[in-house]
Amino acid sequence: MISIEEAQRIILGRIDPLQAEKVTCFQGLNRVTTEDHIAPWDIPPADNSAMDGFAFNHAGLVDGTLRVTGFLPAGEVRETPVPPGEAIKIMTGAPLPPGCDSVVPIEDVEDQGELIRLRGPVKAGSHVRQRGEDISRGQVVIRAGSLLRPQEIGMLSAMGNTAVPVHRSARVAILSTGDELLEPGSMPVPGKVINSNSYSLAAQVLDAGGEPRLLGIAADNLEATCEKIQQGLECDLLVISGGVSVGDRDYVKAAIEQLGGEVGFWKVDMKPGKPLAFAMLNGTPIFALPGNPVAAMVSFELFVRPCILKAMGHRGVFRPRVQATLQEAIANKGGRPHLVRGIVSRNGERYQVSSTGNQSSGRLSSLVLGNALMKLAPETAYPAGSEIEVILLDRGFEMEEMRDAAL
Ligand SMILES: Nc1nc2c(c(=O)[nH]1)N[C@H]1C(S)=C(S)[C@@H](COP(=O)(O)OP(=O)(O)OC[C@H]3O[C@@H](n4cnc5c(N)ncnc54)[C@H](O)[C@@H]3O)O[C@H]1N2
Ligand code: MOO
Repeated sequence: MISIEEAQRIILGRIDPLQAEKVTCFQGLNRVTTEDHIAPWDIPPADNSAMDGFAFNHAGLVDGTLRVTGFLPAGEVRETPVPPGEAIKIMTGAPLPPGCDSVVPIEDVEDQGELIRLRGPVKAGSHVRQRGEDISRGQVVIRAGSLLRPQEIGMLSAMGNTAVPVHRSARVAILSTGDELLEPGSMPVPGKVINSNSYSLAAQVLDAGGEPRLLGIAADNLEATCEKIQQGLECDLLVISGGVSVGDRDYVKAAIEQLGGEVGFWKVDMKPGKPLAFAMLNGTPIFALPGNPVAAMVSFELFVRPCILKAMGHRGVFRPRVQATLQEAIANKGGRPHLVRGIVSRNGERYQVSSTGNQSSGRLSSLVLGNALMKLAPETAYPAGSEIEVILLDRGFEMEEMRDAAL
């Protein structure tokens, strides 16, 4: 059986970044750009006023008074020079006219109609934003491989772009298997189980930035499983849940092999999620995840999510890990590394973690309660107070809550 890290290495080695597509800048949010973006012009394009005030020539100041001879709003340009000793009223963002090098804000002058007096000393160059001080023409402002956040979208727009090349988003087919499954909306029936995996996995795909395509449920027989798998090959990745163990009706591995797929491995040294097959079929990576709802989600987290991120051009593909202080004694009596669902919170500058209780891999509530995975080494006891490494599944617990009782 191979380790989690070895399985991740093998799988990621089979994933290539998807080709580029052009999307509107706005739709580029949270995607990775495939090109360097070079500034086509200086921003700002000219020296301009940072304040609503008066623009003047500093060297021409005599006794702190200036004669106001014009008005310049943002959006207009004045070409005629302003002579020394004179000022023009200027609005924030308007380009400085020739002859001016400094601005004094409105509130820092005594207004005497046509004549104004500075209330105090003003340094040469005050309140002027220099041409190109944000970015200068020819500069590489956003590098290929960068994640586009709202600030990058704003910068691309400021550089005149309406569209941006990004890695195409990964289309991920999702297939559940099992005669026991009913779709949500059905009432519970003896012997049947509601298909939750298709939806938890589809949500995990969306959360990773991919596009899920639901293939529904394959009945427990070879033909139905083969047929659904073939439909899934139209996508970039195929994720299957259930039917991957050693049961009499577990057909997933056999179906992949019948279709000519090459099964890379079939078991990973971990709990939950030991029965997990990774295969390549006609160039499409297939993940056959175990059916137990927690095992399916945890294996997606560890193996599928990093692949979606790599395919979409991300370099950071793994969740952050932090050290946390264990709040209770906990032991892994088994022989496989155990990924225990944990609840992480902040205690001042430190993280603390406790388990979500019963860790049965059918108990989806163990993930609903938690926000982290702690990886416990086989046959190891951890006393309360131990420092332990945890994988953070979300950082919502670090958000500041509203404290005002009226809100
Ligand atoms: N003799 C052995 N039996 C089992 C082993 C083993 O090594 N030897 N491994 C166990 C482990 S661990 C797991 S996990 C499961 C995985 O089995 P399968 O992948 O074949 O999954 P199923 O048998 O189809 O289902 C397991 C369980 O999960 C429920 N399930 C399945 N699909 C869904 C779905 N879409 N939504 C909600 N719940 C689902 C299913 O009803 C079963 O209860 O095998 C163990 N057995
Ligand atoms: O994958 Mo199974 O759910 O390890 O227990």
